[in-house]
Amino acid sequence: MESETIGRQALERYSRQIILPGVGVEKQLLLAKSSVLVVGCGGLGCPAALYLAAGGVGTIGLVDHDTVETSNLHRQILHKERTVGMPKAESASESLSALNSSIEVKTHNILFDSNSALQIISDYDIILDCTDNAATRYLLNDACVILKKPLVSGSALRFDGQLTVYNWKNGPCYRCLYPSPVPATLVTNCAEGGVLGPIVGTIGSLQALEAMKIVMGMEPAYGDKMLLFDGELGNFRSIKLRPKQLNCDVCGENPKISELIDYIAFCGSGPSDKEEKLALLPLNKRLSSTEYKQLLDQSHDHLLIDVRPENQLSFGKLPAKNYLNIPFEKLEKSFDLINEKSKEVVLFVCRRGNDSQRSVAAFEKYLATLGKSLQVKDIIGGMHSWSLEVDPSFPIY
Ligand SMILES: Nc1ncnc2c1ncn2[C@@H]1O[C@H](COP(=O)(O)OP(=O)(O)OP(=O)(O)O)[C@@H](O)[C@H]1O
Ligand SMILES: [Zn+2]
Repeated sequence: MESETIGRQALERYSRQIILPGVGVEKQLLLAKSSVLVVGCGGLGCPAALYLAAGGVGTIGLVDHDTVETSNLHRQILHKERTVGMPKAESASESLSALNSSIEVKTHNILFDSNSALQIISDYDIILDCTDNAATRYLLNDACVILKKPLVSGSALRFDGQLTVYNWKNGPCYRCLYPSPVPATLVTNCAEGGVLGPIVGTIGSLQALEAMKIVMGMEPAYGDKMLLFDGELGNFRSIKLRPKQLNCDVCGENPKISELIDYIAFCGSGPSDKEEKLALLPLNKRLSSTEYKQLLDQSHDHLLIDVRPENQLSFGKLPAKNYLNIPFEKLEKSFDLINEKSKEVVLFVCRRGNDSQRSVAAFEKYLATLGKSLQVKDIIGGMHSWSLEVDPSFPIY
């Protein structure tokens, strides 16, 4: 009898999916025997792993090298206030086991890199890319091509999301579509651009759906298509992907890549570079946040220009007497105004110290066209280092 193979408790537990036409006990058993690896326990990985666990995927692997932060909680729904500071893979594992104690959850609390990738992936049937950086995306792609595993890839930013299943049957891989990486400076991540929880929730859930269909012997919907989800307009569009490229470096006819390479060098940035740190200005054009605090304490006369977007001012402003907020995008148009209001010393600050350096360089160019010279500097590390080094009551964001 079918019920003997799965057990009464499991029959009850999964009854609502077992009664679906085309599922039945047989497919539930396939789920129980399957193993799915979720790389990245963040915005996408949390909802994806949650549905895989709830649906009875027998073995779920969780990879993440990071720890839970308070700013993760609005979207990374496996983590809790109590687990802030805990490794994400462990925090996620705790939640999954509390939801479904009958499955096995394996945690890989490590950086997924060229040394560890093949060994980890080889234990799993299907891989979910729930990461947020180019180096890991190329690494995962190449490892999945080498080991012939389907890669369910998701991404999300602001109000938008994307989803594709790479390396499915004879379909394209990630490299077929993107042979070379976009320069790191042109890539925006959630920490810079922001994202809403339900956006990653939608894409992560669809990643779980594609994985479960593959396990159950059904065709994934996005093996030869890419889903483009616009959460602001509520549109789901899909585009047909160009086929596998015969000249692809990894899955083509004469692949150049047959073993994993140095993906950080290939992409020009790594998984831990949350934000690129510019070193545009020499140190004599820069002030540390503690040096700036001293200027404030001495009531030094200067003009401070905060180039963050206006909606970030609610996180706190520096208490300068002469203060202007001019968002970086509007800076060039405001040079005349800054010149009018300028003091002998003009200082720029931003969130983390990149746009402030670009501002100094641009404003100095403008001053040169006027034949004018002022002392123009920026604050190293911006509001972030002010929070860390001077005033811990400022939120770090
Ligand atoms: N090579 C890697 N090895 C292990 N974990 C990785 C790797 N690359 C990315 N990740 C993990 O993937 C997850 C991506 O999720 P997400 O972007 O939502 O989180 P985040 O980095 O915490 O976000 P934020 O940008 O808001 O700080 C992160 O938890 C990150 O640590
Ligand atoms: Zn390819």
